[in-house]
Amino acid sequence: MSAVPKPGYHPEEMQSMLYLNGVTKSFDGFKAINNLSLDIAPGELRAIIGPNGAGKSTMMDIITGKTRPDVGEVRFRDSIDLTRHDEADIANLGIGRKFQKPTVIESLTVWENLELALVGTRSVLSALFHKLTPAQRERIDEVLSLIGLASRTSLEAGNLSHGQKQWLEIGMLIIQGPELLLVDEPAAGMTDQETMETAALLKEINRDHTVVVVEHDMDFIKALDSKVTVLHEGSVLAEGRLEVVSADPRVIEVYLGR
Ligand SMILES: Nc1ncnc2c1ncn2[C@@H]1O[C@H](COP(=O)(O)OP(=O)(O)OP(=O)(O)O)[C@@H](O)[C@H]1O
Repeated sequence: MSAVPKPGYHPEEMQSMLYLNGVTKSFDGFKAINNLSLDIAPGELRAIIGPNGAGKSTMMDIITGKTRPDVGEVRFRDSIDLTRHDEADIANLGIGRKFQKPTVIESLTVWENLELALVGTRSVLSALFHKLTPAQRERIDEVLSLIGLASRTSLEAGNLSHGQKQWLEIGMLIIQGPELLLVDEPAAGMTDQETMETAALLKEINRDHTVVVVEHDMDFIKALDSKVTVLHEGSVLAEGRLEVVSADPRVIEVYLGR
């Protein structure tokens, strides 16, 4: 298939939601990403694991335009060359990134945080005085129910548990309608129960979004029940079902056996 969309192009013909080919990024001569190739299909849920320093965050930074690769292709929806776009453009193109630390506004309620994310303005005041349409209210209600916070709408976000803050932030990304959601270590600091609920939430979100999640927690990865990519020294060391990669002696040596 041609990389350039043809007239009458249909999304169901899309081959890759995200495609990295031969990507390298050095910092002071050290290759944090080394000839990395990755292909995420539309609708896929992919887990990325790997030891500290494997290049997971740098890879996410490259996809979202925070870091420019030295060489290599980074494509979204087959034809969009992400290396030619900045961070704001890439967010607008439909790639949402959830950072490890929640950045919800603690003094606003759960509802107000979602409202702010939906209306998408940088001014909190103008967002909060914006009159929502019935469709927008319905959308907020849908997301509240998805993230399990429907009974917490009027609670200030600062009073939520750590896990609930993470879910609210995921909701704030989802409400903006990204096609691809990148999630960085969502289970860090969560209780076992919250970790399992987060895996279930991402699986639910995956029903209509492509999701790439970086995580160290192996119970969480197991619960995702998805294809796993193991990164090591900036490249793919192994890829496949968790049962297969976790039996790979190279993966055991660099990661699981530690
Ligand atoms: N801006 C930078 N300047 C110099 N070195 C960097 C920079 N960013 C990352 N590195 C180095 O690149 C390597 C990969 O780092 P990266 O943070 O991408 O790994 P990671 O897999 O996300 O690790 P972790 O699991 O600890 O978050 C590390 O050795 C890191 O020190």
